[in-house]
Amino acid sequence: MRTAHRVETVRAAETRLMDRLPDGALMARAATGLATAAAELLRRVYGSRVCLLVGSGDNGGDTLHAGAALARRGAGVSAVLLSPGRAHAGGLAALRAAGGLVLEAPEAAGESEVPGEVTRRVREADLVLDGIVGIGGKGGLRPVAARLARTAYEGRPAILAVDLPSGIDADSGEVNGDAVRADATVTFGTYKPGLLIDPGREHVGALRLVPIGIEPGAPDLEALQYADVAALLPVPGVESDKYRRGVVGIAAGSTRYPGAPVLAVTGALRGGAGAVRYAGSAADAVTARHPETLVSSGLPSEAGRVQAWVVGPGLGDGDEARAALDDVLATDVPLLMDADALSLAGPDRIRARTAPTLLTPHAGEAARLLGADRADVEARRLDAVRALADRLGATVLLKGSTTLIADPGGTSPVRVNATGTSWLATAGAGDVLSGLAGSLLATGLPPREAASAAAHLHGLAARRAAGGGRGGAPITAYDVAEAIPGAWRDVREG
Ligand SMILES: NC(=O)C1=CN([C@@H]2O[C@H](COP(=O)(O)OP(=O)(O)OC[C@H]3O[C@@H](n4cnc5c(N)ncnc54)[C@H](O)[C@@H]3O)[C@@H](O)[C@H]2O)[C@@H](O)CC1
Ligand SMILES: Nc1ncnc2c1ncn2[C@@H]1O[C@H](COP(=O)(O)OP(=O)(O)O)[C@@H](O)[C@H]1O
Ligand SMILES: [K+]
Repeated sequence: MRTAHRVETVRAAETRLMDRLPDGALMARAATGLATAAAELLRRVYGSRVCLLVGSGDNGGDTLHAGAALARRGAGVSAVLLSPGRAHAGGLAALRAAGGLVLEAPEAAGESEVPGEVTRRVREADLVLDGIVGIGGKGGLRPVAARLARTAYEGRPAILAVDLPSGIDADSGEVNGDAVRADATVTFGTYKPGLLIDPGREHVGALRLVPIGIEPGAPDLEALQYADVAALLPVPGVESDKYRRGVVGIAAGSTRYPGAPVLAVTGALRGGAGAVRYAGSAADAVTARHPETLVSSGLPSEAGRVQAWVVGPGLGDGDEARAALDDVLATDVPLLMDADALSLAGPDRIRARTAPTLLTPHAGEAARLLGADRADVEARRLDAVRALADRLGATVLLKGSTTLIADPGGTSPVRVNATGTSWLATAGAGDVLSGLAGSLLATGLPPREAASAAAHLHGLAARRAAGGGRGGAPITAYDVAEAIPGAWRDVREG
């Protein structure tokens, strides 16, 4: 499990530890880890050119100490002080003692006064260390810092962010104005939520944790790794039969959207349930693709027993849609609500449910349920997913470039999905996810676990389908569904 903690929690843990350690010990640990990561990025330290962007706080202190260590190993290190009078004194002395060069580009002087020598040092560096702000940062980069970050980004240097890319909000991943775009980030003690959630996450690059000994306790955010997901995935026992494995029902589709239920069924068939029932008007399309589906065209409750229902994909908003929705809302089995079902049901009827309920909105659907703007939801996903879960009294999986899962009540950490690819932003991918998550619900997993395992497999399947590291190729939602068994095997086999 990868865990992240909010700034307040990190600071409290640091204070507890610092009380037991000599002054400067934590910063020394942080700087050592940072210098090691910088050396790996540089490959050859001796003779390399390193430029430090240094703000007024301890983040700048870490950076100056790491710069001093690199200078001692033969790098040519220059530090650009953005608040010259307030730079970390110990770090500055260490850098000077190691032969580093100190330059100034005061924020107060403004963008037009940045000395040419500073711009040249940034542009010509092999590596720029972003020590502008860390967890003490508020808001986006100020103009001088923004300009230097841009110079580095547009030039040749690799950019290594110290603790977090300056300008992103550590607690939420919100980016309010300009922020550093790093090739790599070295974070200290624990992950910060903003490193794992977009839009902040996009700025992070390769992420590495340097332990410094803090014990921050229960996390605010967590990301399941292979082993965590493997422990959740149901495996049929020797005595299993299709009913004991769980049966999932899909109430979806309309004459206008006959394809969505096919995709939901495709995901469901690969999600661990022993059988999939389909209730709705697209029975022919479903059996044409999946003859193994048990189909019916009446109301869901007349289709036979299931251990979980999925309602919504392609349901539309006609009378049949409303009747199907009313019918499944009246059942007491676990229910996954997606797409049209979310807007048709509305907040009050969702809140009124007492059986386990999982909602899978994308940002637009979440915004409608919250009465907010889509852009606000995307800028502050963590707040949005928590607020939705609390207000609707249901587990919420918020889709998008970062997928988050929250239970109501705020007692358990929000989950962030660690897999995926932007190729997944393709029509119908959400339908596959709802079938997959519904199937896992039917096997008996609670909503939070079913949602987490489904999101993980779905993202992994998309990566397998799209192929290749940084590249990849366009995929269809159906490709994602077909890649689920391979993703499942990857997870189970570690
Ligand atoms: N506290 C500790 O025990 C440790 C802290 N460490 C480092 O210390 C950092 C936190 O240090 P600080 O609390 O000094 O805070 P920061 O260094 O993150 O920044 C604080 C300073 O930046 C200014 N500032 C805030 N927002 C700004 C903005 N948008 N543009 C420009 N300046 C801005 C503030 O006025 C303040 O003076 C961590 O991120 C980490 O790098 C590490 O050394 C490990 C141990
Ligand atoms: N930029 C992105 N990067 C990664 N995954 C994404 C991105 N955009 C969307 N996704 C994922 O793709 C899927 C799209 O689902 P959804 O929006 O419901 O589409 P549809 O309604 O067409 O099925 C979700 O799993 C979502 O998390
Ligand atoms: K930083």
